[in-house]
Amino acid sequence: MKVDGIHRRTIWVDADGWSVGIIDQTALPFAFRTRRLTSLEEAAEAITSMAVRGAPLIGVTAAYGMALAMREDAGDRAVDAAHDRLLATRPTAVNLRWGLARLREVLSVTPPADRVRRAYAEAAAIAEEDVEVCRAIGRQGMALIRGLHQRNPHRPVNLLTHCNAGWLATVDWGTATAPIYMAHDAGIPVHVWVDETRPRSQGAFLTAWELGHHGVPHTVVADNTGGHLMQHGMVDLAVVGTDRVTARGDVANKIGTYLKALAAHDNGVPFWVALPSSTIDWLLEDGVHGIPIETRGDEEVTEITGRTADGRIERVRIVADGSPVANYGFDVTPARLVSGFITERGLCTANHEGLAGLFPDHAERSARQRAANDA
Ligand SMILES: CSC[C@@H](O)[C@@H](O)C(=O)COP(=O)(O)O
Repeated sequence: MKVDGIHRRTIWVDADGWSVGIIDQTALPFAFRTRRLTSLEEAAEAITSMAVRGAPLIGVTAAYGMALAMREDAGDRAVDAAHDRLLATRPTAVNLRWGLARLREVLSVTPPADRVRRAYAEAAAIAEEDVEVCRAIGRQGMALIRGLHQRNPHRPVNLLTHCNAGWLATVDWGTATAPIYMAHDAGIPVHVWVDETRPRSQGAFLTAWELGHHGVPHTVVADNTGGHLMQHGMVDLAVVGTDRVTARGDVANKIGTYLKALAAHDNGVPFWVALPSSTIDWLLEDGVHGIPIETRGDEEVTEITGRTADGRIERVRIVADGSPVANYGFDVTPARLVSGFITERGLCTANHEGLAGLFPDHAERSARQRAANDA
């Protein structure tokens, strides 16, 4: 997508041909900064510190992290060590495991002397695929928005989204935002309610920044506003991204998503989840009990970053001194609350039949793997 007229992706190989460029998302929306990753450790740190974040982008960054690791040491043990180091960076987004498994598989059949070249090629392929997959999600999801517009052509389609499942969370386009960008570009009037998404404010900081740069009408709301908006007919469609979808359709996403799904269910508002197939964990059924939920540092809850009137970026405490806090990064929305999935291969119901119908190849492979694991 464009930033100040320049087409940008969230990750790229620099002009030197090997170092990896990223947008430092911890600086947004107050500054647009890029960073250069030159080692396995820097790639791992970028994921942990959330300089890069969002399930698909985490997977791509980890793939490039493997390539950087191969420059340091391309031996068999180094492949496993780099894989394990990167896998430990964040627990919930399954795209991380997916991207790393893909790199490890390719490297295991590549002689050490050729591993650097092969790792960069595979990471680049994953990045390109991500762009195409998100573009396809956009086309599929735009049909939903168009349908809503045709039903009520005299006002904008009101959408609600949580966290940032935008182009910053992928390589380009985003998942939940791709249909929104495409609908907007096609002249369908849309308006997006953007949940601020505390504690890290990905909605207020990132989604609002993205939508603003693309000229998409939007309004930032405090996290607990969605129920009220839905009760009053002010949301036509809730659409979110996800960090992991189980084989039966349970959805892990940023903390607070479950409450939005409950409110949508109670008010008959369609609640759709946009995802690339790399986000499906075919080995897991029960997401509520099976998906590891990341917990993060207290300071994300006790403090917030902002810009002062005279332009200084400051971090201030917003919680009473001494109060204990808890910081769960994600929650799981049971499949029964999800109206459907928007994937690169089409729309489907949020259950095993829906997913396996669109991705029979993946479903069969994982059934075989599960049987082997059980044996
Ligand atoms: C296309 S991104 C989908 C999800 O990864 C997104 O909604 C989300 O929860 C991101 O969490 P984050 O903690 O910012 O990495």
